[in-house]
Amino acid sequence: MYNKLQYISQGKTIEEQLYNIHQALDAGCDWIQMRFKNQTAKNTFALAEAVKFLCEEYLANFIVNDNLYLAQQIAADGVHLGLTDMKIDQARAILGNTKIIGGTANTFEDIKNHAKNGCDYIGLGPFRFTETKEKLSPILGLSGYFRIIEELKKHNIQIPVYAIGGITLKDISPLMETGIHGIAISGMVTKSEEKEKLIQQLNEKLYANVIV
Ligand SMILES: Cc1ncc(COP(=O)(O)OP(=O)(O)O)c(N)n1
Ligand SMILES: Cc1ncsc1CCOP(=O)(O)O
Ligand SMILES: [Mg+2]
Repeated sequence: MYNKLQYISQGKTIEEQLYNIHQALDAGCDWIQMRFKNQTAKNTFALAEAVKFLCEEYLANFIVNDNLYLAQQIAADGVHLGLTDMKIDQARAILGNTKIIGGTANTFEDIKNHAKNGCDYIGLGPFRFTETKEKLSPILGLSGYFRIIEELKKHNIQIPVYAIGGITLKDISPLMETGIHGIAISGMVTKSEEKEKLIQQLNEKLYANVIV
């Protein structure tokens, strides 16, 4: 089963991205999504190669945002695709069954379709407003997660769901009570001055009810 915390990278340059990703790995993040927007193919490839190398060193999962062909080219662990990116079934046909394919959802219908098309996990959001992403889908709030997870249970659809969007430490416990699997975070981890402490606190909350 997938880890419950995914870090989504930030940074306007290759150097900034690498710094942030390295810091997150050092602090204990073991799942990185490289999100590097509006860049040349050359820059994105150069960063992806460096991140792949780093993640191998830290034994972390490494997925690429948006770009399936880049994920394939550098043999990343997978890709995260949004509602306007490549379709999940097409991506599955290209990547095969060994790679992770994550899909964005804002509604129950989105999740139902993704699950049917071979998606491995869902990034469901946004939970609340965030400056990290432009053109946000409608905000779900806690009640949105409760409603959608209940609907999934009713239809017996089983797929790990990650909450995303403006999440802070105090949101984790109430979000986990909705029945989600984990969270995807960008800003809070990037901005933290005490990343190791933060990751530990996040993991304590995320794994509070896991029996080993
Ligand atoms: C885990 C996770 N969930 C959702 C998203 C958002 O993907 P998308 O809607 O394609 O938006 P961009 O990230 O591409 O701007 C995500 N990246 N990760
Ligand atoms: C990529 C993405 N998709 C929906 S919200 C979001 C950004 C999440 O970042 P943050 O944790 O900084 O709000
Ligand atoms: Mg996308």
